[in-house]
Amino acid sequence: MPCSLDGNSITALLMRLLRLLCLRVSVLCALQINLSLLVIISSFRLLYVYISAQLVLNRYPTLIASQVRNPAARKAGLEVSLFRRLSTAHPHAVIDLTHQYRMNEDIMLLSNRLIYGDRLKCGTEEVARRTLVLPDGGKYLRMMHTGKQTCGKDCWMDKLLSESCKAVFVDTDLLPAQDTRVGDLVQNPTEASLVHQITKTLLRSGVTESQIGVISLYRQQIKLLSHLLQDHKEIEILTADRSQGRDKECIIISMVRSNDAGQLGDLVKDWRRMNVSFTRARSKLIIIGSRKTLQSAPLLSEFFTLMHGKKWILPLPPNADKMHSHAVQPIILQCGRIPGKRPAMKEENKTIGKENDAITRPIKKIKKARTDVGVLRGRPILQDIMIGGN
Ligand SMILES: Nc1ncnc2c1ncn2[C@@H]1O[C@H](COP(=O)(O)OP(=O)(O)OP(=O)(O)O)[C@@H](O)[C@H]1O
Repeated sequence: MPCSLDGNSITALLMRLLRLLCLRVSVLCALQINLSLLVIISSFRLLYVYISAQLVLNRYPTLIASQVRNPAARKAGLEVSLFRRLSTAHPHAVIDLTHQYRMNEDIMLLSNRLIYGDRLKCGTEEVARRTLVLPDGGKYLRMMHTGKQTCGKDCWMDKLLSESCKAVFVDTDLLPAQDTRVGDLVQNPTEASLVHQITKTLLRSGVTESQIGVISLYRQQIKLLSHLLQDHKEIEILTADRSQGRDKECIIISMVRSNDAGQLGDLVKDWRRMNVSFTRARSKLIIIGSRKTLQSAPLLSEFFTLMHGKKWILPLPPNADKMHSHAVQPIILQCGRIPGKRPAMKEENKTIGKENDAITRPIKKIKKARTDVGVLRGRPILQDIMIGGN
């Protein structure tokens, strides 16, 4: 992300000298423990911290600010960081670092247009072209659709997981996907189920758990998602605040808010949180939500104009959540294994199968003959014949 610091070269030189001095004195200290030296070191370090603090105060004016919970402190203006105040008062002393090495150019475009005024650039061509390639080459997707007529020719899951789809809004407006309440908390079970199905399909296509991150602004939705994905401990399921500083190859965001009254709440309107959520993915960003409900927020209305212009909105058909529900069922291997990382045996597989496996078949229970009773008792050869015959 662009970050800013004072470019004054004299001060920078002074800092460098101080740092060197601190290092020298630290080495001396390691050799010869001396109380007076320690005092000198502490003084230098304090001076260094003091000068640094004046130069690099808050590198992230466009990310989530520290929360000031005390209402009086908030009212007194403590929520506005010192950096924000200084950079507003002295714009000439601020330099933007514009190169980023995380997002491909499609994902970067979102925050670039919405927040950074097109100043961001991809650090390298490789970063710009980054894409999520399914390790099995789409084999699982093809197999998943064999004999299934429900999706039709243009299956939404195929489109979503294609390499060219790098930033996408998955629109649930045609589905019964309303948000619901648990006490004061908001959740969206249909969105959670869609996230579950997409995640499973990614995993069965060979994407690893550690490459996937799921974000929601709502704690109750995080709880729901954590329950559905409980067998995949390496998938990080995070609030926007917790996702700050993290990145993943593929990020799935569940926006949750979907209702006829157009109620949004404050979280969705918080552009810093939205910016953080939109900038966590390296190769693929999937945002799931209700366009009708969300587009009333000013930042998101711009977002939808951009996504629409780019043809990056994927409207789900009315029964989309039922089309791939089999993707979340356990399956077992009968024929060849699909290439890609083989996940560890998980709770859901204990009964019958393994991830990445092909065709479901009933499990035949093997009955073990009792060889320790009746005429078989004490006749090992007869016992062997009986066991072999099972
Ligand atoms: N010079 C570089 N070359 C290659 N990759 C880089 C370089 N600098 C940073 N990255 C990668 O870019 C990503 C973002 O870097 P970093 O975490 O430093 O950014 P940030 O500004 O702290 O981001 P944020 O605060 O938004 O999480 C990381 O995945 C990091 O590995």
